[in-house]
Amino acid sequence: MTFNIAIDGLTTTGKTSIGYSLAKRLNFNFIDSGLFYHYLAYYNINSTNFNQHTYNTLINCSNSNTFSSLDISQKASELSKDEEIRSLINQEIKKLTKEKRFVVVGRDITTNILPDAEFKILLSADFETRFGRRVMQLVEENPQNILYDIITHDNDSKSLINCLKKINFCKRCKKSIDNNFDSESYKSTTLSSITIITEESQKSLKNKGIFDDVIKKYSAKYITSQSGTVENDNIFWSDNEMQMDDKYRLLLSNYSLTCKLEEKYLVALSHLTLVEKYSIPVKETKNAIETQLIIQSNLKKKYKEMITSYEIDSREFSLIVPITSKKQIPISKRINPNKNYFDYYNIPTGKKERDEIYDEYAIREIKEETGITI
Ligand SMILES: Nc1ncnc2c1ncn2[C@@H]1O[C@H](COP(=O)(O)OP(=O)(O)OP(=O)(O)O)[C@@H](O)[C@H]1O
Ligand SMILES: Nc1ccn([C@@H]2O[C@H](COP(=O)(O)O)[C@@H](O)[C@H]2O)c(=O)n1
Repeated sequence: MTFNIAIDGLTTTGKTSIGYSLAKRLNFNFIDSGLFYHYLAYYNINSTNFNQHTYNTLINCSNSNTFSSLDISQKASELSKDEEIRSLINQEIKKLTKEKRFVVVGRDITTNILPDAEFKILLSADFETRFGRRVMQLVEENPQNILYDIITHDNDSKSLINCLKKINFCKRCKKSIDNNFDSESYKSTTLSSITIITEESQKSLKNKGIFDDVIKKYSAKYITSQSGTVENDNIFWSDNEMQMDDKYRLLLSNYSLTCKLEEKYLVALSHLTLVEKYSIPVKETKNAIETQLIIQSNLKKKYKEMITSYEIDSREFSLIVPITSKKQIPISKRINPNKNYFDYYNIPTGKKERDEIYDEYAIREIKEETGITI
């Protein structure tokens, strides 16, 4: 049975994030219509041949990292003004969504592309929130260019804004959902969308049953999300899952990632000062970046400590058997109560310092552990 959910809203209101996670949870297909424009822009900018295979994989895809830089975004906006391209993409979306269940997001979806969608959501968020999100998302880009990009996109969406102003909004969209900064995360907005969709859909006999299993599955999670569970994206590992060398490599790569992120956030922070000149409120964005800076700096410190301790632990360890001219083997007693084998006797043992040659190492250990100078 066809059942489409159309999600509309200005740029950076969270259409893609919310739409994608909604589709995953409902087991619907997903289309980010903007991705088609980004994709065409990518091939246009890079002057490469159109790749039908990649084009086909845009369905059910939300990860547009390759196509998400600002120059691609600007080009996408330019291409979207070409009526022929728009018409081709819109026809494609209409055709695809005739058969299965889809969540489709993008400009004009609720009004022009899928006016008959069974369920419509309009997402909203204020300008500063949207600007802040984009700065965080494209942290290496200059916020002044981001500002320009958002204004261009909002300009593209004038017809949507006018259309929504003119008509009775509730007739067009079942609910308007505020996806502002103060909402916990887009995940909780997704879950509240599900609740609204399931409640509304159950009222209509036509759709009854479609969401039954979704309600069962997600109602418990919704409550968890509301009470403030935060998911952490940090990578952790356990000793038994990984060889020591892999662990060391991962530590080094995590450390260098945190250094790079810290640098990016610092640059973004200094760029924001320029944007403030336009009287754009950037306090929230600055706070968010400052929080990220603290997180990255703590992570950097943690990784550094772990690397140092790994390097100390993984130093070469040897037993040394010194034999005196009288054919005696000196032994020592372990006197540190906090170490293993306290009160036992042993021959000199220990870890080689990284810059020591073997002779120096043996001489040092024998001196430290038996008092004999060689
Ligand atoms: N409630 C939220 N809280 C924090 N960040 C959010 C929230 N919703 C979305 N975001 C973040 O905002 C950024 C933009 O979101 P997204 O790409 O989903 O918006 P969009 O409406 O699809 O934008 P566009 O129309 O330009 O494609 C992403 O980095 C996303 O993770
Ligand atoms: N249905 C759509 C979706 C997007 N556009 C325009 O394409 C550009 C890129 O889209 P994003 O919102 O994903 O960045 C942008 O200018 C959109 O307005 C469109 O015309 N129709």
